[in-house]
Amino acid sequence: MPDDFIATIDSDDEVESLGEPSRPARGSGTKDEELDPDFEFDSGGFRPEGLDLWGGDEVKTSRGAGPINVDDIIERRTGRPLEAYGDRKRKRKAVEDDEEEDEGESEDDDDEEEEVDGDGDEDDEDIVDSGNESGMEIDGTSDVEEDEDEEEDNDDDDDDDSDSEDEVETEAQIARKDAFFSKDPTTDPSLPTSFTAMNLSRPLLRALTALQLTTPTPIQARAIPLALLGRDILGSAVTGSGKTAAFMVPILERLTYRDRGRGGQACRVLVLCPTRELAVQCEQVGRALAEKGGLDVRFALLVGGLSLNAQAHTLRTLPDILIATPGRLIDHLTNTPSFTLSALDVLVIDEADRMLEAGFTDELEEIIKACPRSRQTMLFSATMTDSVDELVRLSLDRPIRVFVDPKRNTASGLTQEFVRIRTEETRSPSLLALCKRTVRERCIIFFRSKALAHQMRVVFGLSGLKAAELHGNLTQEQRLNALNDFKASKVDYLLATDLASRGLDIKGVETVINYDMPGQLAQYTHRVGRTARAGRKGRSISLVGEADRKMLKAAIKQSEADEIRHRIIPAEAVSAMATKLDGMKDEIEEILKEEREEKLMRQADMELKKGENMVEHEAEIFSRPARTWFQTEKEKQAAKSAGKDVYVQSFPHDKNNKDTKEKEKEKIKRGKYEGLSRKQARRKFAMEEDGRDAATEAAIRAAKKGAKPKKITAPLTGSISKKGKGGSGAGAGTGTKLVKRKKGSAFDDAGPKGGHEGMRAKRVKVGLDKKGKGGKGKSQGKKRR
Ligand SMILES: Nc1ncnc2c1ncn2[C@@H]1O[C@H](COP(=O)(O)OP(=O)(O)OP(=O)(O)O)[C@@H](O)[C@H]1O
Repeated sequence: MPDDFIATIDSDDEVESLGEPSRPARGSGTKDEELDPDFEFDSGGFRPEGLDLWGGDEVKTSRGAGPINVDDIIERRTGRPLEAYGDRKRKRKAVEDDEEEDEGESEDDDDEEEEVDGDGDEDDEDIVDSGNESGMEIDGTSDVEEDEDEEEDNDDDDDDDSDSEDEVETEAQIARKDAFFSKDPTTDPSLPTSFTAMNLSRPLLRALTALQLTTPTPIQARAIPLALLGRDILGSAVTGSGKTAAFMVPILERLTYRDRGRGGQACRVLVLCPTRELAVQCEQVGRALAEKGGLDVRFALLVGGLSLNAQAHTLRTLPDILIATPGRLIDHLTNTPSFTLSALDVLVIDEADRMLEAGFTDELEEIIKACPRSRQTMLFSATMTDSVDELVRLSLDRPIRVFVDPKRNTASGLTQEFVRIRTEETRSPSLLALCKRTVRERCIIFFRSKALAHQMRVVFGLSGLKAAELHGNLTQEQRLNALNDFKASKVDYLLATDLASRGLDIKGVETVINYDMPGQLAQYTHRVGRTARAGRKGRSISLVGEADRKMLKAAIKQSEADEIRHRIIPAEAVSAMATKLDGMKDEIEEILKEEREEKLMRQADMELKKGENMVEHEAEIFSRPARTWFQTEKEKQAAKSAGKDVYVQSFPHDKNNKDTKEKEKEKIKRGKYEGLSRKQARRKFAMEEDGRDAATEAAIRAAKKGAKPKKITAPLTGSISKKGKGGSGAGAGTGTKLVKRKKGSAFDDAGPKGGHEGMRAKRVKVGLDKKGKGGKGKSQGKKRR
């Protein structure tokens, strides 16, 4: 039995920090197949520090040599091309057909296929699939079964670490929530059963039909009417249930009636997403609806990887909808002189629970500060929190919880299978056995780290399995290629970190495998939610080791018993695979070494090219203003490691999981910026570190002020600005969200108390009603209960 060499990658200290690592100095974004084929990623002139030896952003793309493809190295060394399962099948069929015609023997070809596929014993029937009505039972008699009993008996007192999801709310918490949230008026049975019943405009109805979205999903039926009324919403429904359209449709509908006159043009909507891929996907949905409906709505995608200059240029044209990841958005807020969010009417935070986690906290705070208080805010996630403590930072105004079937956490078409991993050494052979024998295509496999995903890619390649990897250590081009190849079935497996766990809507994913269980139930829910989407069927298979027992229990607890299966991979298949893997060890080392060397060479080439560019374009490069960031480098690192810690904590057995004391030690002091407000600190930092003088600062401020669009919000009479910054609209909110009212937005349909549920949203002319003067517009400011 070999060591679990997958687990021996000690150098893997780069546990994937979830979500968007976008910082001004990083490059890239992505798109998928259906997107604009001209979409081009660009480093934006910045490169990260440090050298990544096997997939870092250093190996840049469009201008230099393409990224290194480890499959090429494998093919060169093995002398055998890697082919996707579908291609292999097609070829085999063609050969068989030929042979049938020739009435020849087929043995040779079968042998060939067996050789490519490994053992030649692949046979689905060998897999024992023990559906177990009573729930999860691993190997019939195991501890897990006992745990189940414990749970049923409520005798689980060793579980001091029970998930917060299971915590019983205190009366005080319930009372706080009652005070914070508005009652959901859509719980009555009169929900719209069609988009037409929502009184959407004809172009939008046309668009929905063209995209074959004929009947609203439950979250759409409940959220769209409320969103049209301008209410703040906290939306939650299972993965793949159409949450994107639930916010995109009302946004587009409301934009249809905006003012297009002079001063009416402004960035009115911001959709924040935690990852670039998700932002791109979200933009696609919006664009598709707008295009099919012939709507005159302009989008801007603000993610790392797109040229900063191109984005800045687009921003100057005041696009209606911004779809952004936090890092790149803040970069523009800080460095693009004329860009502000002061005219924002709607803020959507997709995967909002993720965005409220450590790692995004400072960025989110910075963005919220830049948005007017009078905006409408909508938060969506399949695992949405309604913890007031977390939400209070977002300055919501009597939000309505729209939680569809809160008891159901996973899609109804999902079957969840669990494989018991008795010793860690059998984990990778089990995965390989599973993929060689049963799961042959359309499968996403999640790993806890980038290095694991990469090393397994080499293992898969050597085993004749065609895989792509998707994680944050890749260039954007590699990320993009991976997604596209997987979508096009050019590869059978997508080996991913949690970067891909949220939101990605890839059609036809049949299986999700968890190589290891994530430590947070929400992560598990999102991972397995990449399959069984939009009413389709799908299967997840999780490899469960001893350390994953708690998560196993939580996953079972949140699921219906008939969705749970226990899968047994025959021991002989696992041990055959283990022997095989043992034999591959040296080859794996060699391949990784070759890859490292090739990268170093390309790195050297790039440095050379960079030097030449510096000489050639010195004047231009030095004439550009230095970009600034709202945090100091230390603060940035602290935020990054906080985000990472959230993730690493997920893996109790992970050696990267530092204990609290150590983490305390690592806390960064803010030093010379201590005591300053964030704004002051940011300015000081910008001026000190980037050599901006006071005149430049003043020019930027003046430019921003001058470029501010005319206000589209109307102050509510009697509204009190607790923060004392009233007047500008942006700051005129209330510090105490529960009692005081925000100013209304002309974007909202007013109507007494924001209208009634089921009531048609009145059409609003955005921008006509300025400074509360009413005028022709129907808009009378956003009134709230
Ligand atoms: N009304 C509808 N009818 C049929 N299909 C729909 C409808 N609305 C959305 N879909 C489809 O459902 C799929 C999933 O939608 P979407 O990605 O918005 O889900 P989600 O709820 O945001 O998932 P996740 O929680 O994973 O982010 C998409 O392919 C979308 O086209």
